[in-house]
Amino acid sequence: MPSQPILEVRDLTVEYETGERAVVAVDGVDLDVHPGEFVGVVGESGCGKSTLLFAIAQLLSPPAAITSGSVRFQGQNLVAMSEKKLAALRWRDFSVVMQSAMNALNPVTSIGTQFRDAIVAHDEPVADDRPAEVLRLVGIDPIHLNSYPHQLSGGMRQRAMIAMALLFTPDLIIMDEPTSALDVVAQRSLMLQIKELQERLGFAVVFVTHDMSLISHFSDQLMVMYAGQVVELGATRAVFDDPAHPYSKGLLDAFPSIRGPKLPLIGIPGSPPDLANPPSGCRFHPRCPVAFDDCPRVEPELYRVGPVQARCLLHAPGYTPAAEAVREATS
Ligand SMILES: Nc1ncnc2c1ncn2[C@@H]1O[C@H](COP(=O)(O)OP(=O)(O)OP(=O)(O)O)[C@@H](O)[C@H]1O
Repeated sequence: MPSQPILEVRDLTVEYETGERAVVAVDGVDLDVHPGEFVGVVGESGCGKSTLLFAIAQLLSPPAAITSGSVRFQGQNLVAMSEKKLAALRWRDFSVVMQSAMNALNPVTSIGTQFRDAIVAHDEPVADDRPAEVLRLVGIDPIHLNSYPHQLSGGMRQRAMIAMALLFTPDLIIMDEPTSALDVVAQRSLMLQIKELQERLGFAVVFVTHDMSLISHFSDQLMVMYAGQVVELGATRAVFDDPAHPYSKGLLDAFPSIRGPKLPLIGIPGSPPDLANPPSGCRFHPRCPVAFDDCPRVEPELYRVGPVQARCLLHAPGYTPAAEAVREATS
């Protein structure tokens, strides 16, 4: 994309201080998000996806803290910013939609009051009918401005949260599994709606999910995380067509393809490591079906592999014989 990124994450590291050993939940993450781009972040539970989103939005609370790196949003480093300045940017320029709207919405206040409170808190000139307008945008009758969260279905509550995130027409919306509490049909319809709004209003999205099949249809760029690190990053189509990292391949093989032939699903044996004590070398090596001698010893970097980047020694300069041996053994 030729435009300047609106979000530039550089070498971002987040640690949970847990007594004996710090848990490095996000380890040196780099990411660029361009205006209007949809970036999917995937990986198994505990890989650091939510921690990364909270760190980008500067919403971490102890024991978690950013220990290095920067998050530049529209050119300003959010990591160094005062809470007052951040509060002014949040909702207006970027907004956040978290997993459960039931926890994010105030249960004892009507939806309309919550929208008005957000407007008052930002001291922004917003048209009186903006709350009704954003509810309509997400397919909710504005009559529900008078409703309390418990009077809405799960899907409507998530939509109401998205409407609230759109109040000031932000340039970026950060979403942490906004559809995960919904049934499959509601999930799909909400995703279609998010995508349609994104294309119409032009905001960028960073979207965390476990669901590879959901993300395959909606994201432009895909970031695969494992054990706190980015293991693959590139255009979603390129990653789906030819995953460069064995973990990405494992994730793809673990989900049914919606359009492709019906093949038996293969999971990834084992589970992600304890981040207080990650494996040496490549963190995926204990579970990797194509690990070779150097994998437990050498920490891979992100290497360019055609249109994507992957953190796997098979793509490191100087490892051609090992890569060929693996290809022969697995072909
Ligand atoms: N309060 C905490 N104290 C200590 N460590 C924590 C805490 N919360 C999270 N962690 C660590 O951070 C890691 C990443 O957690 P995070 O919730 O970001 O993962 P995730 O990929 O978003 O998982 P999920 O998909 O289940 O939400 C966890 O594996 C855990 O080791």
